[in-house]
Amino acid sequence: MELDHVTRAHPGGIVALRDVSLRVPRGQFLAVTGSSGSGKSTLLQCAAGLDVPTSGRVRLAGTDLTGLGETARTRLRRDRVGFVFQAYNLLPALTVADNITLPLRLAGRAPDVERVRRLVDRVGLGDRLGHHPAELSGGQQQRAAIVRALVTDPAVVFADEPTGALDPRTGAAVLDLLRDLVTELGQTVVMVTHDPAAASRAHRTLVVEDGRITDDRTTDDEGN
Ligand SMILES: Nc1ncnc2c1ncn2[C@@H]1O[C@H](COP(=O)(O)OP(=O)(O)OP(=O)(O)O)[C@@H](O)[C@H]1O
Repeated sequence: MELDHVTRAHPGGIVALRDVSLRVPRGQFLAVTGSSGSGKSTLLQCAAGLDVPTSGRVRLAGTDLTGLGETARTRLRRDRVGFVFQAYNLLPALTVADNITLPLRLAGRAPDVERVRRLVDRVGLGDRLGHHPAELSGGQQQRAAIVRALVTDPAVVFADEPTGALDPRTGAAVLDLLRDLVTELGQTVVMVTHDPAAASRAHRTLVVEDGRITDDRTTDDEGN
């Protein structure tokens, strides 16, 4: 994922991102932090093709998003991007199994049953596939949402405050799982978070202030 001199100005004069350049190599787990209103969500949305920069370029999974229309961006998101949200966003009428495989059905792809089974077992939901989201705890729902985000083997997973609705212990367990999956699958993850404990799990942490990257730190596996 690559941002090259990205600026996003909103009508009315608010500049949410100012000339941001950033490269996230494959397999990196990046946390984006910063105070409220600093531009974190705008960065995620521009990087994920949900929002369009006023100027600059975004490359995602080998595709330059600049100049792509809404339909092409939607297709790229559907096929190459996974999302994890604070509120899980599972569909209440579907079972866990159907929620998890929904992105594949939307993309017209047959589920790789082996891969789905491995992921589900890996997150400890093997005995919950026939349940509905309301029958799961918050941590279990977020685990299901993580599997749903990974099931299409996306180029990048974008996570927006994935622990925001969880108590600290459950949130830490979900993040440890996410980090382990990142390592095992070589998955690239970009996570927006207010939570320093969440950011500390990432390989690299950016601080965004007033639309600019003001700090960029990489940590090793020991957290140094
Ligand atoms: N659609 C919009 N129209 C006008 N201004 C906007 C719009 N979206 C965001 N902004 C402004 O852009 C700035 C950055 O917003 P953004 O949501 O990216 O911040 P954030 O760091 O994610 O904040 P939070 O942590 O509170 O979610 C803010 O000043 C916000 O008010």
